[in-house]
Amino acid sequence: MKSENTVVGLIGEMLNPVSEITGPKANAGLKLKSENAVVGSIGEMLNPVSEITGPKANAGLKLKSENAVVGSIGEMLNPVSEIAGPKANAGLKLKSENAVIGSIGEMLNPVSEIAGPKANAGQSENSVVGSIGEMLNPVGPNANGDGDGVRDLGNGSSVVYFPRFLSYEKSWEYFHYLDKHIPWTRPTIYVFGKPFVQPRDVCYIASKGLKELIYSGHKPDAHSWDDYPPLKEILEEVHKAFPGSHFNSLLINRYNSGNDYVGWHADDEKLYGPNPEIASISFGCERDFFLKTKSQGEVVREPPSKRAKKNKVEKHCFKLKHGSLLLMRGNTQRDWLHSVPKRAKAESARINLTFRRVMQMSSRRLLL
Ligand SMILES: O=C(O)CCC(=O)C(=O)O
Ligand SMILES: [Fe+2]
Repeated sequence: MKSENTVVGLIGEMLNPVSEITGPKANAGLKLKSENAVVGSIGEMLNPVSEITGPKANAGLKLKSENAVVGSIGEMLNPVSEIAGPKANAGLKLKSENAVIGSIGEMLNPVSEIAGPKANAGQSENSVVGSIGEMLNPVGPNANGDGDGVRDLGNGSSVVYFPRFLSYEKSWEYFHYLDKHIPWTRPTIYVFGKPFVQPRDVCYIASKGLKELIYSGHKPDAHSWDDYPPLKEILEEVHKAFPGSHFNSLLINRYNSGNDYVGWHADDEKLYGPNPEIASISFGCERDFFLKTKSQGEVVREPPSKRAKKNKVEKHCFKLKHGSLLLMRGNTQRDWLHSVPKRAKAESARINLTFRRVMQMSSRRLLL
């Protein structure tokens, strides 16, 4: 998180001192300005989806922003037992796991350097990973018809989501291990020169020799993968799922309760290169993960015709399940912000792993 995006996220965090987001009232209409553009309304930042107050009993409730209906929670929560799209695969039935296996690559229609989850993702010998049938079962996030496992956000941005990437039991093992063994810190960062305690516990793991990560005046200590074998195991599963991926660093978050959160931000630090792919695994308490388009002034490097539509803020919601994997790819960090807002009803802890790739620079080009 950094620069104007960091500012957006961190202001959101700073302005979020209450225990739950309850509605847009108090701050509606108050605008935050960045150098070039209105970044968004504080009301909006504080209330990404103000109608939603908890994970349950939302059947049929529509997610509305001022500008768009995002989708129905009822739809999103309803598992669909058959692969329904993309069109190329219409008619393909889930006869067996093998039938599914053959088609995953096509269905996920990979973009950028990371191919979609590969054919045998989920077939780990140690059965850490859930079944392909389960992984492809489009629970929730795929209900907007973008295809199984993939939500196309447009303009080269997309999100891949597998609700059951890791098995339920193994995920609890990981949760307890990480909860106990990770050297958690709650660092003070600086926003406009003012100290601000991050509203969640964090830890940074990185391969040796990488460029240091610095965000908001904070340089986290880089811990070694070697000290946390389960993290290496999970990393391996992620690499197997996305052939061609080379994640070499990891930011871990622990949200101890619904009071802990991450505000709107993009993980677009230069050290991740122009189109960072970020793989996020969740353990423990389910939390809402929101994406919204950056406002126009924040979207750069492309002619207006290709940018997200002017003044139209689009939003998406994923309910990140225990053992799930969500991958953001393409232009997602450039064009979208994401957040995990406070939730009064989230009573237990959640641990989240975000795998990233720090690009190694040579004098002439990015080393791949
Ligand atoms: O907890 C999550 O799901 C998101 C965390 C995140 O966005 C981050 O660490 O950059
Ligand atoms: Fe992030």
